[in-house]
Amino acid sequence: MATSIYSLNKIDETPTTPLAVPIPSCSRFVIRSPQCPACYAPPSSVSPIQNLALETLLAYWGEAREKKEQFPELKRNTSPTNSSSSSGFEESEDLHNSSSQNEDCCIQKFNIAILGASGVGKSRLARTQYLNRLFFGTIEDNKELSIRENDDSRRSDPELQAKFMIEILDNNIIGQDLNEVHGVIIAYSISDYESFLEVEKFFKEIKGVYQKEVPIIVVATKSDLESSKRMVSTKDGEILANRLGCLFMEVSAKKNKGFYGIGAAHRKEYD
Ligand SMILES: Nc1nc2c(ncn2[C@@H]2O[C@H](COP(=O)(O)OP(=O)(O)OP(=O)(O)O)[C@@H](O)[C@H]2O)c(=O)[nH]1
Repeated sequence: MATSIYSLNKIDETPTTPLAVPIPSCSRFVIRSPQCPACYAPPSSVSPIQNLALETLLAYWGEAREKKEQFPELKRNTSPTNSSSSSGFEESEDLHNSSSQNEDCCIQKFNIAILGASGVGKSRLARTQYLNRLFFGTIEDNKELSIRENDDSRRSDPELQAKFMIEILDNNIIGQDLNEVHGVIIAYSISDYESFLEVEKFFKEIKGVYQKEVPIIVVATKSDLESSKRMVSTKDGEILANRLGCLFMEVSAKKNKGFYGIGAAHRKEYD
C-alpha cells in the first residue's frame, strides 16, 4: 500500500496498543497551522475549494458545532473517546484541547480518514486537497466561495470562519485510530467495480464493529476517465450512498472536478 507524503510534517506513530484490525504501517500527515513553514502563508479561514470531499466534511462539522452551541447539553454529554452526539458527530478530547489551546487563532483540529480499496486514488485525493490551497487559502478563495450559489453545503459558511488544523489519515486505518477521527471519506474508483463493492465493507467496519459515529462521505474517484472505462454508474454510487445514509460525491483528483450528490438520509440529522 503506497503512502504519500504531501504534508509539511510527517509523524510516524507506533501504536501502543494493538489495533482491532492490524494495519502494517500507521503514518499521519499533519499540516501545522497557523503558518505554512514553506511559504509563510496564513492558514485558511475558509473551507477547501469547491468540489472536494473535504469541504463537505468541514461544512458538516460546522453544522454539528452550531447545533451544539444551540444545545449546550450536547457538549456536556460528549466524552473524550467513545461517546457520540445525537447529531451523529463525535468530539474527541483532542478537539476540545486543540480548540482551547488555539483559542486565540480559532484553529480547530479536524482529523479525516480516507478509506478505500487499493489504487482507488486515496493518496491522490488527499494530495490534491493540499495542492489546492486547502490548508492555506487566500482572500480570493474566500470571495470565490461566497459567490457560489445553489450549493447546499455552503449553508454553514459562518461556521467555517473558524480555521482548521487538518490531519489526513491515508492508510485504511480502522480501529483505535478511528476514535480520533472527525470525518471519514470512503473512496472507490468508477473504473473498479471491486472497489465499489468494498465501500459497504468499510462502512460496516466503521459503524458495526466499532460503533463509531462520524460523518461519512462516499466518494467516487477518477470521474475524468472516459466512459468506456467506467464500471460503476453515478446512479449506482448515489443509491449506495443514500442507502448507507452518507453524502455522495463523484470527483476527479486529476482534474480537480466533482459534484455533490444526494445524501438526504445523512442530512436529516440536521434539518
Ligand atoms: N485518471 C485518474 N487517475 C487517478 C485519479 N486519482 C488517482 N489516479 C491514479 O490512480 C492510481 C492510484 O492512485 P493512488 O492515489 O496511489 O491510490 P491509493 O488509493 O492511495 O492506492 P494505495 O496506496 O495502493 O491504497 C495512480 O496511478 C493515480 O495516478 C484521478 O482522479 N483520475
